[in-house]
Amino acid sequence: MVVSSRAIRIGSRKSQLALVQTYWIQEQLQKHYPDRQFDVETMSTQGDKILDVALAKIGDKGLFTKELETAMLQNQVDFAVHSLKDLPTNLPDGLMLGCVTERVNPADALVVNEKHKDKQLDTLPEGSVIGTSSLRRLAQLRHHYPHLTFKDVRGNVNTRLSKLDAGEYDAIILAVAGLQRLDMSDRIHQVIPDDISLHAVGQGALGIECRTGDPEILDLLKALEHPETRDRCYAERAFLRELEGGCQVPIGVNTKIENNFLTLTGMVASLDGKTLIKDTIEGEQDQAEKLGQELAMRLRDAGATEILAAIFAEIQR
Ligand SMILES: NCc1[nH]cc(CCC(=O)O)c1CC(=O)O
Repeated sequence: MVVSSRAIRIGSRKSQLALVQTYWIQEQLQKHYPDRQFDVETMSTQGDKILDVALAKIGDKGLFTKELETAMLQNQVDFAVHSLKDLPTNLPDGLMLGCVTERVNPADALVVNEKHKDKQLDTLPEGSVIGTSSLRRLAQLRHHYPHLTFKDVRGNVNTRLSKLDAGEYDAIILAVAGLQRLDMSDRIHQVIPDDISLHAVGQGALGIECRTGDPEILDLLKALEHPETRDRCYAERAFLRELEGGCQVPIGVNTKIENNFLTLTGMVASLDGKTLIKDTIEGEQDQAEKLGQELAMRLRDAGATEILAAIFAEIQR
């Protein structure tokens, strides 16, 4: 008698974007391991349920990951697929980042209301209302475009686009990656250049979280790992880990790898966009995390500690 191996259970949020990403991972794994069975189990997370409070004020880490993590620790699912940028840099005991997949374009995009279809960020009129719930996007855009107005926008990508089309905003900022994965690239009006706005840590990559004590799963997942993306994201995550202090903060990055050399640019900004500290570090690719930590310390010495303390005090009020 043949003893069949166990089916692998993949955990996912229920949003359309999360499902597209999870089914893509399922398909890739199925191609690598045609004899194994991969099932998808969906669940709602806190982040999907609390829609009326600004993200920055909720403050809790792992808003989009906690329910999935509990399911993994209780052995109800074997791993969870996340947008890497939504995965906290410190994971609960017993869980780890088991795989980072190849990154798509990590930049942000400007999406405009129909009435501004002939405009770019540079030409939007004074007082235009820009929707974003990310402090990183807010601070950097305020820094470069102080004449624009910013307003929080929550909900999944589809909800945000509906609010834009209904005229609640003149434009909104969304990740290029999310729009591409949802097959809505036609909504990308302008890809925001990185000298205007650095992207979020891990943006554009998928991160797979799994149990530390499960070598069988870890081994399966390694088939989907993209080493260059992994090292870039390890550097970015080490940078963020060294800087964050229990709340969402305006931190942006950019990375590249050439000839085994990794270049990491990082920035921390005040909420009003008036102070913006930015620096770049370069070193061996296999020292990714060390480079991230070192750049974070440089920015702290250059004033990032004060900026972060002020933001923390502001958000606590
Ligand atoms: N904050 C929500 C979120 N998490 C991941 C993405 C898509 C981009 C990605 O996969 O990095 C988005 C939407 C957005 O920022 O526009």
